[in-house]
Amino acid sequence: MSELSGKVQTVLGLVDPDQLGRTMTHEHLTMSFGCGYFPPPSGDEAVAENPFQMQHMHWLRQNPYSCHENLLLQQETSAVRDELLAYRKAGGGTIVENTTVGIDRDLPTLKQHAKDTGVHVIAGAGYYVDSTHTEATKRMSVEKLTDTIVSEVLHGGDGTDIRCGVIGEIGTGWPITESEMKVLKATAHAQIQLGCPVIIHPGRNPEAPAEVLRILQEAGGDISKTVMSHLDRTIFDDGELLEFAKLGSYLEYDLFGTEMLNYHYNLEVDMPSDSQRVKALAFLVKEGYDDKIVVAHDIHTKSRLTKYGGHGYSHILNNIVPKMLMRGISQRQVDKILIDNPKHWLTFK
Ligand SMILES: CCC(=O)NCCS(=O)(=O)O
Repeated sequence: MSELSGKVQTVLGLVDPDQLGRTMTHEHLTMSFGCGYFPPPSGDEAVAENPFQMQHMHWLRQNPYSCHENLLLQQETSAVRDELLAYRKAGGGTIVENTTVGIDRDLPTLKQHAKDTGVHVIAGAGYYVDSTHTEATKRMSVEKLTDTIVSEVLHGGDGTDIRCGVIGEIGTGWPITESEMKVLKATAHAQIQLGCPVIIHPGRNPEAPAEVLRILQEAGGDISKTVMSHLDRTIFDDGELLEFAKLGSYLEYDLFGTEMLNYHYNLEVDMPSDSQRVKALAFLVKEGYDDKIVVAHDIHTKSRLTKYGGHGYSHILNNIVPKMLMRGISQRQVDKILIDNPKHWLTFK
């Protein structure tokens, strides 16, 4: 039995799970997303260079990845701190910060945010998608990757003593590359050692989530303590969703506040609206999965901050919860989604 057993590890240390309160399980407070840059539509180059003007804000929300500055969330420390204070005022308690190696994780800034705002912040260990893996990372064995991830939880990451409380978001594409496969196996091996929560970023294909779980399970991972992120942009068919839900992971709808006509990373995908996301949650609740659902916004660009007219980190608490209640999800079920399910997931075995 380790000191972690029965506890949740935040950037300020171990806390009792009952202290977490309402929790957003997939957010970013400071990161850079240059790896996600997507060229602007032809003729929009000038707008893309300086879109932070009122007349261009719709363009920016529809083309968030086509403006380099919009991908530098780490420049907005003060705005994010104000957002976290508003999140607490809205009844929020905890943020799981999913920034991992490759998208500029900044553990000291996360620790300062937790100190300044009183919001519990849980940092993520591990690696993002293949395109952000360095050559040195790609040369590492599964054993070395495992040791690195375990050390980020037990001792601290990036040369600091600030410890991670979750493995992830572990990034994978579609198809899953050899380097991502190694990281997934290392994630499972680390989870066996630590009894910790895991969260995955699946590729943008309906088959990707189940394939990731297969790899994790084959390597000994605990699917019941694993969150599959971004289901809102990955699985759309009710039958396929139920088949995936039966595998036993947590089911995360984490792009609340994102509504765009063209999803540039995969034009076959019609990004759902928040109303459609709530409808999907109501369907899963009706099918008996209310104890496996978790939610978030996955804020990872400047334009989603309230400073720029965005919805901010309090959008679910202020706007989506009333909609969930309106669509037949009971208060008890809402509390499971926001409080109980994150608590059970985040508590070390
Ligand atoms: C690091 C931010 C991130 O990966 N967000 C997910 C975007 S999407 O793949 O769901 O479009």
